[in-house]
Amino acid sequence: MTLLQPIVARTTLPQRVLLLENSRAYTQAVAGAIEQKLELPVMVATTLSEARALLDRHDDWFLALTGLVLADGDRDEVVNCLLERGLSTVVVTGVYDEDLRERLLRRRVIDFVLKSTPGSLDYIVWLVKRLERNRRISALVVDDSSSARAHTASLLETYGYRVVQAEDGDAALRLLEGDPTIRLALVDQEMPGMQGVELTRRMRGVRARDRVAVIGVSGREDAGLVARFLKNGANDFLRKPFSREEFFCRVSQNVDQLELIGSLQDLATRDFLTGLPNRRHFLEQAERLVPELRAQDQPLAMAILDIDHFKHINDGWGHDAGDHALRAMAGELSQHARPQDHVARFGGEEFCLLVPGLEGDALASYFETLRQRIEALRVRVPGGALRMTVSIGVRTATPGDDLHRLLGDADRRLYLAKAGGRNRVVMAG
Ligand SMILES: Nc1nc2c(ncn2[C@@H]2O[C@H](COP(=O)(O)OP(=O)(O)OP(=O)(O)O)[C@@H](O)[C@H]2O)c(=O)[nH]1
Repeated sequence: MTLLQPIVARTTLPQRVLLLENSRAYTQAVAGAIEQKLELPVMVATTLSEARALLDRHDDWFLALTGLVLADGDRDEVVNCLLERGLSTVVVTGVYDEDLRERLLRRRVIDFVLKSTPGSLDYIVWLVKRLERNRRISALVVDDSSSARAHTASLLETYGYRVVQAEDGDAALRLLEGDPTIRLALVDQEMPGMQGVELTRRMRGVRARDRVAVIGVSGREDAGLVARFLKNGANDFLRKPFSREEFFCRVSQNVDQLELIGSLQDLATRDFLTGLPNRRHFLEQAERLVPELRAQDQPLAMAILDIDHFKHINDGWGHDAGDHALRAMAGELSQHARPQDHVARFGGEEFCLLVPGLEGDALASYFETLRQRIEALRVRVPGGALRMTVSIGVRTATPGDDLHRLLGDADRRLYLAKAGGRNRVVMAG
């Protein structure tokens, strides 16, 4: 089924956050904010021995947030305990000490956050969210120097990104073409053959600015270079040498922006209740796809599906249960649809399906199976399990058909299915 690719998709990566801190008021504020805003499970320890016991008991840790003042361990013991277990660690402390901060950052502590800074709680929530999401993002590092590549890759890995590396422009383009999870690229300018600016320009032919953030990198004192990178499609520029913190801020800002654009695109193209593409998006896609598929001489079917007596479901079970039913219907449709099919919520209790490549008995069986799946569905709602049926009108495309005609005829057949007693598929008439 074709859906817009979400920037982040939840997978079964470890989710548990350890909060190691002796102040109860502070732990409550931080744990509450992370659990509410990010829906991540937080476990609190107020001493190092409690923390050790928790770490031994569970093996699905994603991150540790730790203070430095604990009753049973000094600063180094606390940090060592977490880093030795390979835990991604953020220090959150009231202790302002620049030497300590630099020493900890050199030891792969992800960040050093001062509790007393205004907005520090918001920053922590943002940081945890960023680190959680980074794990689903691939970053491409392009540099002909293997040591420079390894350095950038290790910085990115510290912040949770998956990293892929390329030693020249051609390899980078091949990787970008083959891997849709690449959302970030760090491109060095000084490379033999294709230089960074040229590579950036060619990368834009593969993936647009709102899909991959390209950051140009160079140590050259060339006043025009930044502008050349930006004019050729880079989102940003980093001058070498950069500090680890500057690197993280730049990279995060660019990935944040990409996600923001993704959310706005989602708002415009997805149905809020079910997450399916909305009517407008479906029609835009179909306007393009119908002539394309017809030109390839592929069989094509347009179907409109409408839940039967949906008003009774709302009246009998309540509007929230009706919403559950709509989501369940969307889930069933999504599972039934093949990768090449296009599903949308058309509005209310009406859905739409564009199915290429099937005809005759195979097509009839496709829709009949779908009808049966919906009929067999039990939607668990407060007070029991509700059931529903669906009527489906299908129109197969013939030469000369346009989208308007396909939709009009599918809708007319849907009406025939309703008039004929509902819970049926009508493919003719
Ligand atoms: N819960 C819920 N109900 C909705 C939503 N959108 C539309 N509806 C309801 O869907 C119902 C559609 O009712 P009708 O168009 O009369 O059709 P029906 O009851 O499904 O009957 P037939 O289509 O003739 O089988 C109305 O009661 C709407 O209020 C929604 O997002 N959530």
